[in-house]
Amino acid sequence: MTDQPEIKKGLAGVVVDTTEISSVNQETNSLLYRGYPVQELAASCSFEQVAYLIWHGELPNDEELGAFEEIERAQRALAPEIAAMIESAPVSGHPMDVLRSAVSLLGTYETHASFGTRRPEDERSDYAKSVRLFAQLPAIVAYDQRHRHGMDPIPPRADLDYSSNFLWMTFGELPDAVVIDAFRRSMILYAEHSFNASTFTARVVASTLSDLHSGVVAAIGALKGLLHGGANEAVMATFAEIGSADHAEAWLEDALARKAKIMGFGHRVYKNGDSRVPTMKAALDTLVEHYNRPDLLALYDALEHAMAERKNIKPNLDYPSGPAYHLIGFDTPTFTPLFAAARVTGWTAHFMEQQHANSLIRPLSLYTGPAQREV
Ligand SMILES: CC(=O)SCCNC(=O)CCNC(=O)[C@H](O)C(C)(C)COP(=O)(O)OP(=O)(O)OC[C@H]1O[C@@H](n2cnc3c(N)ncnc32)[C@H](O)[C@@H]1OP(=O)(O)O
Ligand SMILES: O=C([O-])CC(=O)C(=O)O
Repeated sequence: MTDQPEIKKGLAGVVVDTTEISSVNQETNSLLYRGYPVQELAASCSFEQVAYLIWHGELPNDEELGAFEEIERAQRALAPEIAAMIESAPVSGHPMDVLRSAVSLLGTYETHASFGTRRPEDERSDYAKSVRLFAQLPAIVAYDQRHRHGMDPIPPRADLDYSSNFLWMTFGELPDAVVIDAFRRSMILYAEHSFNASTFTARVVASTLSDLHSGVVAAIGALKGLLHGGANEAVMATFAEIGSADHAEAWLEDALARKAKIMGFGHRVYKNGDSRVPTMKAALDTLVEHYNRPDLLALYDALEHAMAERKNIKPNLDYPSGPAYHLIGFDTPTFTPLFAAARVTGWTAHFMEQQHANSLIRPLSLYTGPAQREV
């Protein structure tokens, strides 16, 4: 028998390239964006500062931040063609499908580098495209949620920061500061996570020298899946099914007997708990108090406890984010688009990093089909 290559299903444990954007360390249970611990960024930075850091490698000074905010705020409004596309999409379609289609349409209005060697000006224009997407995704998500309720869209406000404006465009009022703060933290925590499935998807697209919008469209498709970003909305579906804390244990027994995966638990990299969960759980606690929903917290705790007892598996970021977005007032199917609005920073940074030191991503496979035969 010939030697067979070792196959690492799902590329588990395989290091495929270097990156300067973030590091996920399972031993120390830490996540650093460009060297800064994410929990420290969440404690003291705006999402705009963190986005700038992810793209530029350094936090902005006051002047740089001012210039960045000016560009971002000036590009928030949706073109009528994008609004018309959202209006024309069937409401039976998932908000991630609408987001994916809207980004695809936005791509048709951008100029793309022609095929061939990339030039420095292409990198500059990819950065400009990234900032435009960052500015416009909130408007798409907010427009879509309102459209599904038959409500008129709310134009962006240039006097508000990213997080406040996102909530303003969705709800037509500014919630209490603790709500804006919890939302801001969630955006920072979701922004970047090294070679996760959707980011790797974007890098595969980048590696063929395709355009940035194609990379983001593909990444949105990868994020939608239940094993990735789709888990945050699935957490709320789980809570709705369980009903109340006293049913959590029995529900879990039944689900595990059916070999179901429990959404919001487990992680490919962190086997000892997700580094971001304590920060997001603290944000959820403030929301629970603000909205007076101890019942939701009791259910959250009961399922986490039962999962620890039965499987010793800990929550990932999607577990506290799902109920947090529910309390803020987002519709459950809108949770994953919120994740996408945050992660577009990481996707685009990786897209540009991949093209900067590119090698076509094209692994090998071991053929196990029928041996050669005659037609
Ligand atoms: C922000 C994010 O995208 S984080 C991920 C969000 N996704 C989810 O929450 C979906 C639920 N979680 C999962 O499906 C998994 O934990 C994943 C996909 C995230 C990671 O999976 P992998 O690294 O491939 O681990 P794998 O699925 O092999 O699990 C290892 C073992 O733990 C079990 N396990 C892992 N996660 C779960 C879970 N959520 N529920 C039940 N069992 C689980 C598996 O059944 C497996 O058990 P076995 O060895 O007895 O077969
Ligand atoms: O890293 C992963 O595998 C999943 C992910 O995107 C995250 O946890 O933020």
